[in-house]
Amino acid sequence: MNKESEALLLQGAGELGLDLGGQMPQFAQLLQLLQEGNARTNLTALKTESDIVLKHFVDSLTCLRGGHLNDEFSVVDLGTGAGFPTLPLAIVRPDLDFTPVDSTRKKIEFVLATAQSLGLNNVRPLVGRAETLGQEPEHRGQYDRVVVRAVAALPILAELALPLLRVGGLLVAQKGPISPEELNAGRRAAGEVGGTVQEVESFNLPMLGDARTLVVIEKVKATPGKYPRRVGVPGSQPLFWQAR
Ligand SMILES: C[S@@+](CC[C@H](N)C(=O)[O-])C[C@H]1O[C@@H](n2cnc3c(N)ncnc32)[C@H](O)[C@@H]1O
Repeated sequence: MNKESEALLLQGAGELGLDLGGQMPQFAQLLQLLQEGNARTNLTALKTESDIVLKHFVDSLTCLRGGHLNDEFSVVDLGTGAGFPTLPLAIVRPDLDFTPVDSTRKKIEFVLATAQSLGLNNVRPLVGRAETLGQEPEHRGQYDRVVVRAVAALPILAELALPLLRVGGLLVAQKGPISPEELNAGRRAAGEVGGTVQEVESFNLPMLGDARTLVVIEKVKATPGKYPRRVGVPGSQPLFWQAR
């Protein structure tokens, strides 16, 4: 990692109240592995060091805002892609136990290999669809937290994530700006699958200033057995929302 990117990462994390001093070698290695992985197969659209540092690393760390992950929680990262937000979070929070999930095997193989190279033994990647896992006793109702970044509209996320949570668990959805219509549909969808919107926090990404929203949904009762619906349906016929 060049000096400029290192400074960006330290400053961005610092604005989130995190001191990454001791973890910089792991972030440097993550950057290198991501760039090497990108050269072999298209893992992420972000290519420059500063983009990766700010839009993947610092952006992922913003999931820690609000303290919703402040305990030894089991955390599913739904639609982790190349490992975001899991990998940056797992570096700074070895006490959290991560299950990054993605339907694309190639991406999960990258996340697994990268977690092993970084010595992260708190990351257990899983190939699968949220719709399927959410109906399996091994995963349904088993997790304390679901984090999600850049996967789908809020009503779809509610249907995919809430079944995986135990009652009392939280979905922490990191999104860009959210329209009142999406939020309203998300509230209704959350209610349908056993949840309630607990918090909506708007903020700006450190350094870049891009608008972000952290939506926190608490699971307050068991999800009805018909949810999640079969593979593809939550996305094609979202609850209280028009697919687009
Ligand atoms: C736009 S990418 C975001 C990746 C990552 N969270 C990030 O922020 O960089 C969305 C990912 O979600 C995965 N995905 C979408 N729907 C899914 C589902 N129902 N179950 C599991 N993975 C899903 C896709 O395969 C894709 O890798």
